[in-house]
Amino acid sequence: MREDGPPAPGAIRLEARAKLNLVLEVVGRRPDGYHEIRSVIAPLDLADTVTVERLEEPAGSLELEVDPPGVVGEADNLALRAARLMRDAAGVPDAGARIRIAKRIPVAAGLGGGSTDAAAVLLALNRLWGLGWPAERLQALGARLGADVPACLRGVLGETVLAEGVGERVTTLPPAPRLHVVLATPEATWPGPKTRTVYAAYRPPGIGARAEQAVAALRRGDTAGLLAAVANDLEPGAAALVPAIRHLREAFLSAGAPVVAMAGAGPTVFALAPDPALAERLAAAARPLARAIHVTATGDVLP
Ligand SMILES: C[C@@](CO)(OP(=O)(O)O)[C@H](O)COP(=O)(O)OP(=O)(O)OC[C@H]1O[C@@H](n2ccc(N)nc2=O)[C@H](O)[C@@H]1O
Ligand SMILES: Nc1ncnc2c1ncn2[C@@H]1O[C@H](COP(=O)(O)OP(=O)(O)O)[C@@H](O)[C@H]1O
Repeated sequence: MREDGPPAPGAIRLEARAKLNLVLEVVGRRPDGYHEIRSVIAPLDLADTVTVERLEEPAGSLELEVDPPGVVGEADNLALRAARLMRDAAGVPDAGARIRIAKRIPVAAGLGGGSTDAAAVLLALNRLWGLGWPAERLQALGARLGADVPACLRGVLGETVLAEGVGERVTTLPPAPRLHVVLATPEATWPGPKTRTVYAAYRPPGIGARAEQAVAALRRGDTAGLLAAVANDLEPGAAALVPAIRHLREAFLSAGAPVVAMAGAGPTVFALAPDPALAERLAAAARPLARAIHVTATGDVLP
């Protein structure tokens, strides 16, 4: 599902890929309340399409259009905030842009939709405005918008990463193998702002040194070892707040899923499947319990 036809001459189009935290391990807490994590994050085929083009008049204007309209606010959109930040940081107050986002990643689902749109905007404006900044500099800027923007930026480039610190410190890993992924996103009502509430609900002891296990498995090309490491420290706390998370886990397991975990801060629950036929059966089992189902895959290049 890509935007129809090529972008207009001079426009830049990028696939803002959703991210999947294959492992999310909480390792500590900072004095400011943020949690320190170790997370192995792979890009998914599921993506929003972000197109940017020059806007000359009036000087310095930044416009955003999201399709379909109304799925996310445009005024406080992370993509627009990324563009403003970039224009100010680069000292080009007269540079303008029109940004279009074809939205496919479910919103507030734990799949990093806003962060990956912001990351794609940084990468695209860097080219549109001829800034020539290295990815590391874009990542540092992106970290000011959200802890997982740097990891999403690497994901747009097709990279699997280890994210450390509060998520902003990223190291490139060997690409995750191609895994079929079923994403089931339930309706959810949280007692406060989702990500903050879910982090606050975390209680030790957690899943242990799974990130290290996953990194070692990736480095030796051991898919079974990687699958054995998949887990998310935020899942038990989130499932206590939103029981649909537990129901989806149970539905996937009963339908024969070998690996199930929650995505990011939820509420999406994902299952990994060795073959597309099983993925379709898992999707069917989860459908009655979810507001959105996507069958997608991990990978360094888009098909
Ligand atoms: C959980 C993760 C996993 O990749 O993704 P999502 O599921 O939200 O997409 C990320 O850590 C989400 O990072 P991000 O969405 O950028 O978080 P931010 O907006 O920076 O933070 C929102 C709030 O979550 C809490 N927070 C965030 C990150 C972190 N490492 N520790 C925290 O305690 C803080 O209370 C913060 O005020
Ligand atoms: N471009 C965007 N796409 C999605 N959500 C956005 C965007 N810009 C801002 N947001 C806001 O960010 C919040 C988190 O959404 P999102 O990034 O999709 O999920 P998550 O943090 O669960 O991965 C939502 O409240 C949404 O309104």
